[in-house]
Amino acid sequence: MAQQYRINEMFQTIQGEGVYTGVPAVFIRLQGCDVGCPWCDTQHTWHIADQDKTDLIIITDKSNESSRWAQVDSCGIIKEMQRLGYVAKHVVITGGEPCMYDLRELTLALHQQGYSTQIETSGTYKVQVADASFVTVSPKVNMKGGLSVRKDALLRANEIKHPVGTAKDIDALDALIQPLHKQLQAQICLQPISQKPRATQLATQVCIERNWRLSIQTHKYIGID
Ligand SMILES: C[S@@+](CC[C@H](N)C(=O)[O-])C[C@H]1O[C@@H](n2cnc3c(N)ncnc32)[C@H](O)[C@@H]1O
Ligand SMILES: Nc1nc2[nH]cc(C(=O)O)c2c(=O)[nH]1
Ligand code: SF4
Ligand SMILES: [Mg+2]
Repeated sequence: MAQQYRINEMFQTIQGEGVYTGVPAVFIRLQGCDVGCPWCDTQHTWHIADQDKTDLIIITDKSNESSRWAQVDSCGIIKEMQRLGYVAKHVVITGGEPCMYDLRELTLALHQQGYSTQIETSGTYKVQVADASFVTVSPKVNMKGGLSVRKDALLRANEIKHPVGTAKDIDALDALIQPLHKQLQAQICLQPISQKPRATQLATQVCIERNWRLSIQTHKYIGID
């Protein structure tokens, strides 16, 4: 049987974060996450409840956030993207935690159709994607779910987009990357948590000092999804 994916949302927008900021993209948001970040902005994707299962057309029609999801394979996803007439050629697979799923079938099928793909992951699960996928790891340290960031995920990352609230978050990032610094290929970005002014100020200052990139959630400033 083809690999099945639980889809919480699918929509066309502008990538608001990281090195692809400004690029038009189709977002595929998968259901399920047990990492438990207290400040997570997509908590409606955490739980997978049978009673929330619905049809894909209901999911792609919905305009409000909900915990509903539809189970689809990669062919069904691509057919729905074509039916909706999406024009973006970049596809961002996020969640929830998308690496709870084996994403190889989906990413390879999208590449075959001429799309580029990007994965947004916490780095707490094995990253199973096509070689050509761009992987954004946003490390989650000491969260409620008790999961650890995997070394193999950090080494696969093309971008490490670290959430920053206070100076402790910079220390946690240093502890993660310093042992790997010779092997890492990723661009490091700092992303202020929840647009907090102090977090934004800290992230900006550290990016200047360290020659890192600042990632602000631009979609939230302009009021788009
Ligand atoms: C909602 S998560 C989903 C993908 C994956 N679970 C992860 O954490 O990377 C997508 C991105 O949003 C970031 N994020 C979530 N809530 C945020 C918040 N309140 N402020 C800033 N970034 C946030 C995450 O760190 C991650 O980079
Ligand atoms: N516009 C926009 N850009 C994003 N980049 C990462 C997002 C995510 O939730 O993974 C996101 C999102 O939700 N919206
Ligand atoms: S890992 Fe991602 S989806 Fe899961 S709780 Fe943290 S920010 Fe939210
Ligand atoms: Mg988001």
